Amino acid sequence: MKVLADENMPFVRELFAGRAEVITRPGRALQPEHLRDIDALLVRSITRVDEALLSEAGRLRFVGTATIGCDHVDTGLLARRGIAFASAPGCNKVAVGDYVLAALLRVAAHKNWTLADKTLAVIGAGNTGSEVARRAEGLGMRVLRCDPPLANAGMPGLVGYDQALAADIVSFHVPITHQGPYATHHLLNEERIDRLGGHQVLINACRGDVWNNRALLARQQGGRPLTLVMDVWEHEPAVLAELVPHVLIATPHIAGYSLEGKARGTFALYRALCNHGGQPERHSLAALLPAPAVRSVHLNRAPDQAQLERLVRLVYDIERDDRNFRRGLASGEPGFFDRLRKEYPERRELGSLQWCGASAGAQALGFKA
Ligand SMILES: NC(=O)c1ccc[n+]([C@@H]2O[C@H](COP(=O)([O-])OP(=O)(O)OC[C@H]3O[C@@H](n4cnc5c(N)ncnc54)[C@H](O)[C@@H]3O)[C@@H](O)[C@H]2O)c1
Ligand SMILES: O=C(O)[C@H](O)[C@H](O)COP(=O)(O)O
Repeated sequence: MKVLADENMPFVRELFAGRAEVITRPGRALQPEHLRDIDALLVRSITRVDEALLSEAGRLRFVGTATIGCDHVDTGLLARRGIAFASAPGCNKVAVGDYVLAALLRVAAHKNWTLADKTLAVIGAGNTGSEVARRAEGLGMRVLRCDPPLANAGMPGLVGYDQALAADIVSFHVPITHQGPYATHHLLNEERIDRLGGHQVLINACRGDVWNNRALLARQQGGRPLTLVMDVWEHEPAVLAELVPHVLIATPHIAGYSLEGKARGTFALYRALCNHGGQPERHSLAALLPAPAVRSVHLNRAPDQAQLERLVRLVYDIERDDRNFRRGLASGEPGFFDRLRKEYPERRELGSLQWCGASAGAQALGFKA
């Protein structure tokens, strides 16, 4: 079996060794002729899997994406051509939770806020939204969940979009969809942006096109700018450069980029391909991961908000990602966005750090107790 995988897919060679010949290529540069003799294609979100890419893929029987979002894959086309498909639901939800927790603590320091006094709304209460809600509740925040598709399916306790948009902090966790009653393209449009108060904080760690970036820029250039955290951008990898100076934390679509999250993504595809071929699994996810640099800390008392920010930074420094992003943009290097993602340094999840001693509340915040 011949497997073609995105070059940015850790552990793919280790997992498939002895079972398949693995070829890796840059995901944005895949061409139809690269798929001529390929049996299984493993991609990330930057590869559009469509009619054009598959035009010469006569042998292809399996496509997998090591991501949560599937908007880059024409799944209808795969079904019509009898090509099996797998994604990796939830693989990097913990990493997104870590990212938003780090962002919340940074925002709080910047605005001199006590987070426990604030309300956070998640738009989209699925895997990543629920992880973020859990962390915010761990911080003592009041949390609102807005998810009309789940509300329609009968889930209790959800709020409407208008109520959610009135929260102090609004964090978006929806898939990008263009049609239907719950379409999310420009869910945050000019009209909604205009209605927001100047004290509010918006976080986007889902898909760039969910926010109208030009309308946001107009708002930021007016009298009452919002506090923005942006991991994803409309028209990625192109970024509306004028918007960046008006964004408190700006990163290149790396919210989900923990080593554990990427490993879970690759492993989900390994498992799906084993299943597809009726073969037993020979590897375990835990065995793939190296020991973290810092395994435990001893706490004599529960950390306050500032101490918690330091503990988070010990594992994940969101300001480093923000600095690298601004440097890359300022350098004028055309491919800086993809380069930062490709060369992203090893980042462990907060759960790799155990709190010993005063460990109450550690788990709700994502750490190990
Ligand atoms: N920045 C990153 O690195 C990163 C990482 C992981 C996922 N993502 C993106 O985040 C998205 C969400 O991930 P997930 O794992 O939480 O997905 P999920 O499918 O578990 O949850 C998405 C939720 O959004 C809800 N939803 C759909 N339309 C809605 C609307 N109009 N208003 C409110 N809610 C709506 C759905 O009902 C669902 O519960 C993914 O599709 C992916 O695009 C980004
Ligand atoms: O949808 C996802 O899982 C995330 O957006 C993921 O982190 C995207 O990363 P990429 O596939 O672009 O490397």
